Amino acid sequence: MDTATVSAMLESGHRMDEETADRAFWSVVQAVDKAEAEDKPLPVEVPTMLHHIFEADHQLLRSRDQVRTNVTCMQPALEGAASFGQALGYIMDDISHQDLKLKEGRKCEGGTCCEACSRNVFPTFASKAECSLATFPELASFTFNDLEKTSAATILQFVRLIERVRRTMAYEYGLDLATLLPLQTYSRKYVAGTTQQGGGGGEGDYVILHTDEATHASYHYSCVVYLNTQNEEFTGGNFVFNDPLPAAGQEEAEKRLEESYKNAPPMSLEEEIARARKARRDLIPFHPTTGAAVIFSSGWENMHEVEKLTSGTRYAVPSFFTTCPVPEGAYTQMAVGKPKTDEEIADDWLHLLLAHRVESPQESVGRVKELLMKWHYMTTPLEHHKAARVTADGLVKAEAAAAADPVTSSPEAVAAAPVEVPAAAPAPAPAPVPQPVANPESSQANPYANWASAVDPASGNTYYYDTVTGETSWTWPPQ
Ligand SMILES: O=C(O)CCC(=O)C(=O)O
Ligand SMILES: [Fe+2]
Repeated sequence: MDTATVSAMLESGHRMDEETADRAFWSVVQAVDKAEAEDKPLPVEVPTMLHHIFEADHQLLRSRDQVRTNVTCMQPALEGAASFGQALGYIMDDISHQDLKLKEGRKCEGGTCCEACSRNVFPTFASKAECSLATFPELASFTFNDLEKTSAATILQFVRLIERVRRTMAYEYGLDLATLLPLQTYSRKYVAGTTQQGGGGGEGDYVILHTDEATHASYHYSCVVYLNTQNEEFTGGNFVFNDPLPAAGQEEAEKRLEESYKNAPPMSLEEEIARARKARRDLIPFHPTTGAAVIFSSGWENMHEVEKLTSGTRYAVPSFFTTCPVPEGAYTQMAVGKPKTDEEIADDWLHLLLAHRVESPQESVGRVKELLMKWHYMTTPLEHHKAARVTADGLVKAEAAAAADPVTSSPEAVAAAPVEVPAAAPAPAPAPVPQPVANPESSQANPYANWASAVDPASGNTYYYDTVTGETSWTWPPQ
């Protein structure tokens, strides 16, 4: 099937079943390979085709099983905080999460989150073929920071998966699609016996209790898609929501602790402390299976951990979404600005898929980061951009022309809106050549009015700088 045939079919209102969506997907892969081989632009209908595939994926998912558990939104209570980190509410993942005092409500700093927190389990979010390391071998170590050896098929498959997550989240939480962007996503490999915490690109065999929004203030919604199955490819490694036990449950907790000592092997002091802590918490485990996904609000209502693997290798794809809009100024700083036509979107796709082959590694990293920030432009047709909303019947355009699209709303609103870059900051930001991009007088109303973003050529990471003072920061808002 070539792209022209598929797009003619779709434009005539054809609804795709799973098989057609897959065939359409592979015809996009072929179109990319052809464009690369012939050194030609990508056919202009490809972005719209991708949108139809994403849309079909979301519709198909609506008919599959799902278990939603509503939870009360939580955030750290500032009074009585035990440390400076706790007072800020942004403690890194740490065992002290267990003792953190919480209060009701969402933090959602800089974002436009809804006030509904939940946990959603989808047992069949992705097909076995989509999770297959035989079909997509590079999924085992996928990161947007290093696409050097990653095929266009794998990158597209990854985008397809993450866009399915984005549309599902927008639908579940009643958010305008335009307000939700992936800030970070990669595949994570856990190997039994590595006796270290996973993360930071390294392999580990567990993840300590943490809150995603505490790791990065701009993570507002999280998802983990599983690529393999517990008790087939690995043992142990439960994903566990770990909740404080309500006061009334204290007696129960002490009973649990006593029980846990029965028939237990001798323990080290460390193990005993961990056991006592766990007995005093409510643990809700999820057993990973191929293609399953857990979607949840990233706040303190959803503290979680990954229990130690006891054998084998476990693969998961976490993704973290933000509702912080990208400041308008950031687009003008990107190597290729905000796309304005379907041709430009097709060009950007080709850059995303092939940049790492035609550019230096530094340049291609910067380009890929841009594409994370432009995700909405890349995956949603331009005519749907004004406050696109995902419904059970499909993506609809907002009726009211006045409906605000935070990505394109007034300069004041976007300049004030924080955004955080996904990469960890490795070194102090370089001092850029100041470029006057904003009105210095407006800084009284908005402390960040003079800030702009740029890509650090050495690391490829985006950083932010004050165009008047030259002050720099790897994170937004600047610290
Ligand atoms: O692998 C998992 O199940 C969860 C990973 C996780 O919590 C994270 O990456 O933040
Ligand atoms: Fe997490």
